[in-house]
Amino acid sequence: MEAGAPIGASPPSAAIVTSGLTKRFRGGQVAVDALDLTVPRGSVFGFLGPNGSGKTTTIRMLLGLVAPTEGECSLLGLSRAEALPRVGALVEGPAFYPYLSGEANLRRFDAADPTAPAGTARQRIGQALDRVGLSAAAGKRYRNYSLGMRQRLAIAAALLGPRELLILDEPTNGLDPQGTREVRALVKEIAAAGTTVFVSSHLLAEVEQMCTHAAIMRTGQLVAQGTMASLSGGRATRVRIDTPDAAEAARVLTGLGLADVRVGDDVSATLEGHAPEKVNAALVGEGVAVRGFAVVRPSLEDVFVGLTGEGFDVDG
Ligand SMILES: Nc1ncnc2c1ncn2[C@@H]1O[C@H](COP(=O)(O)OP(=O)(O)OP(=O)(O)O)[C@@H](O)[C@H]1O
Repeated sequence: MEAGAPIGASPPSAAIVTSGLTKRFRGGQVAVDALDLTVPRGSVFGFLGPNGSGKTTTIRMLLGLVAPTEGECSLLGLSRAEALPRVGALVEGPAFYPYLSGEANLRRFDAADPTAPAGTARQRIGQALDRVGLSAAAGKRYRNYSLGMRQRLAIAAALLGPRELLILDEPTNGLDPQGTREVRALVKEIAAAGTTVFVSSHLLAEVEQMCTHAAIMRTGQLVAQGTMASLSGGRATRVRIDTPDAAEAARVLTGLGLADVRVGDDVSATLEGHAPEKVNAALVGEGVAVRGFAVVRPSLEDVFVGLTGEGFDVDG
């Protein structure tokens, strides 16, 4: 696990690099504090932090919507002017007209973009609707869309034109469970088709489900970043056994060489590289009645709590 990316390094494979990126608001509040972030191309990168930890401010700096107080950021290794046409973004949902159809709303959006050639508008809009799965509902009025459809249309607006990078600020915020599922599935599809996705969230579980990489923010500072595996790699995978024969189970686990054997409501230990199926077979072979057997991988929440000594204010 790395606490920060090397400053100044800008590998060609990075979709986003920030170096010392800082925003101090008038009044002195530091919303983002010397952020060094490296987002690899091809990743679904979860930008995770409790409310108020500086995620939106960072995204606004990336997009040039607010100027950094100090530091730098680059998108796709290009100048901002070159990069922005290749970057789709959803920050504060776009305002759609309720009485217009999804397609007509996208037409208005597309027409407002001076870099989008008018001759190919129909094709662009069709493709964007197709990518978010709204082709069949293209003619339906926006006000009759479900919450999930509304958010998918907002993502379609960010996908007008070929995008190498998609930046989404809390795209599931305010959605119902069905809409949340739709948006999470869509993010995965977009990434599978080759677009790097940078997605902010205050929900640990969401980032765990959706992302290949994550950065964890706390009060404007980067706590950790890396692949999901590297983030949780510092903490061991445990087995958890539900059994009435706790003492015997603990003895077998210790005999196998598992470490940190604990007996409580259940019996648990760190796997230390043992295959779980072999551990289970050994327990059963020794006559332990195994009612339940679980392999517990460390969650991002464990990582966050381990690093900061704090929990999240909101959990998914
Ligand atoms: N324009 C501003 N002026 C002063 N302070 C601001 C401004 N915008 C944000 N802040 C403060 O900066 C801090 C970081 O806010 P930011 O919106 O970036 O966090 P966030 O992680 O995106 O949280 P949320 O999910 O609640 O938007 C907060 O304490 C916020 O109050």
